[in-house]
Amino acid sequence: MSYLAVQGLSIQFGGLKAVDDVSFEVAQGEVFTIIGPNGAGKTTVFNMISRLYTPTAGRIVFKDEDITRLPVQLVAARGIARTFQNIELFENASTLDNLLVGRHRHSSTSLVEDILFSGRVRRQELEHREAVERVIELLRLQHCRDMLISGLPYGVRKVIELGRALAIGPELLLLDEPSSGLNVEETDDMAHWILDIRRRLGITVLMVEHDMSLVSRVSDRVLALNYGKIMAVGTAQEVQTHPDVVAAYLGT
Ligand SMILES: Nc1ncnc2c1ncn2[C@@H]1O[C@H](COP(=O)(O)OP(=O)(O)OP(=O)(O)O)[C@@H](O)[C@H]1O
Repeated sequence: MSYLAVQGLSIQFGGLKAVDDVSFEVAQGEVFTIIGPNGAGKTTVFNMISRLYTPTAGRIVFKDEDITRLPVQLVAARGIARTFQNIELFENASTLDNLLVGRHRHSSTSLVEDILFSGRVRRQELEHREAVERVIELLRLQHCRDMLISGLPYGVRKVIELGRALAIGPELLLLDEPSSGLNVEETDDMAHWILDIRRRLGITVLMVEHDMSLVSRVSDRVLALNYGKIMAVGTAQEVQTHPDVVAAYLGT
């Protein structure tokens, strides 16, 4: 049984085949990275796995369940969380509140239950708080726990965005360009967090990334896309030196 299997995945926007017959498998515990030039279809693959887009053809199977058409609100309940290329945090709320929002979105109690069974709700609230405090400790965010996002540097916000995805307790984490907008030192820290998350929490990571130093440092395997099609799959070294990949990046 494969952990995550993407089979013949395709999506078309008007006349454009943004992703064209893409198949790959990700093993449990692996850091698997998708690279490729701008417009290659990387984020679109993510958007299909996280169910923001429905494929035109193909299947996505996660732990033996076909999730190709799973309603988007059930994705987190299956243990899949994602971050976005552009940070999507609430600017005028604290770090703590942003992480709690990540949890509440996936809360299992309804409004009626909230009113009728306040004990259960209180227990769940406690669980949310404990989970969020664990993430704050793991990512060493204590210094900005109660600070508003709007006053925090970009590099810290990127780590909080990662924390918000972790707060829901995922087993598969989709990271869309975790290093975008970060300087060399912050990118180095991000590599550390990704490896730490995998090592300490056993989370499987599927990542889209441009920075090849980060890709080489954290990835077990790399897949290169171009014009929606797979060019190469292998180690970072193998893929980076593949003639089709070299040609695509040089624009030849
Ligand atoms: N909702 C959409 N409607 C129309 N076209 C889209 C849509 N989403 C993506 N595309 C197109 O699909 C192609 C692939 O886009 P995608 O964002 O997946 O590329 P990418 O590899 O992630 O690029 P980048 O590295 O620049 O983020 C592009 O040509 C893009 O314009």
